Amino acid sequence: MTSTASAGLEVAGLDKTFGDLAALTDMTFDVAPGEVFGFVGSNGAGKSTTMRIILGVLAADRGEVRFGGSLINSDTRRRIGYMPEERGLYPKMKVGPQLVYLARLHGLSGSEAAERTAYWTDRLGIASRVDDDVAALSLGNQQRVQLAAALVFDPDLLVLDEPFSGLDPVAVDVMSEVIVEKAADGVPVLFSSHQLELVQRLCDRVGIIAKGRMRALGAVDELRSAGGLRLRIDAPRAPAGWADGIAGVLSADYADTTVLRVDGAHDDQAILSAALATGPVHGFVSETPDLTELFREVVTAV
Ligand SMILES: Nc1ncnc2c1ncn2[C@@H]1O[C@H](COP(=O)(O)OP(=O)(O)OP(=O)(O)O)[C@@H](O)[C@H]1O
Repeated sequence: MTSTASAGLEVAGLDKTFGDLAALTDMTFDVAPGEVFGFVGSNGAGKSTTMRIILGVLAADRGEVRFGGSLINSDTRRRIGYMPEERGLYPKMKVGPQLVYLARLHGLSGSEAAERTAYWTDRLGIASRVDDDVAALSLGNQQRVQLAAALVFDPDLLVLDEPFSGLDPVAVDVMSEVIVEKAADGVPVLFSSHQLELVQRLCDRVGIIAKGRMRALGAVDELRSAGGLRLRIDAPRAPAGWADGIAGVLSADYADTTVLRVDGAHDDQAILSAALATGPVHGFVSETPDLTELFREVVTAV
């Protein structure tokens, strides 16, 4: 089944308060068809609240959610594959019948539901468990069933709340593969995660949220370059302050190795010469901050 969405997911200006707590303020982003969007933020930042509003589990105080160019409604929501953070399976129901039931609830015929259940349980490595109650499975395998439940009706949009938490490395690989594959089919994929190296690897764009607001949004590489270039220099005999005043050096951290924040016009050879003038240089590496460092900067700045 192919996606019918002509435009992706648009989240515009969501506000949500719980009593005195502003859980979301003007939350705005979009996820294009075929795009993988990573939603990252500290505990309590507002990721699950945003996802619940997209799914209609919670109502926003202000703002709107569109999918395929129209305001999202109960029909379009039926086409969303959702993996809720609190998970949502029937523990006392067997894996296979449960998946068939959920697929039928999302509009598949009996034979389609059986066929898609067979496909996804096989693909996710739980085919031998279809006759077991969900509650009898390990937490990681329950999570695979939860992913199967989100995928079994060939959704037009995927919203996955911390899909990687608690998975073993093999299951992480399968989950990653599935996310990339669904996006390649044109499905917009929104997922939240605290595993930033996975987010960096899988996502076309990321949104970093803190205290209910979007604080940084863009392609990982763009955000990394905007985070500034740095030079890490291992010059053990260099005294503190050796790079102060060199053109293009914005700031310096003189610890065991020297880390210089530099601008785009810096002359790395001039900096290297200055380092060599202090004694031997064992390392001279240009770096951009990774997503984990960016995340720390964004979150500690609020
Ligand atoms: N039903 C609710 N009633 C009251 N407060 C709530 C409710 N749901 C969420 N909150 C609060 O709203 C804030 C945002 O929570 P949310 O679960 O969206 O964060 P999150 O980014 O998903 O965090 P985590 O990474 O820990 O899952 C938190 O302070 C949370 O305590």
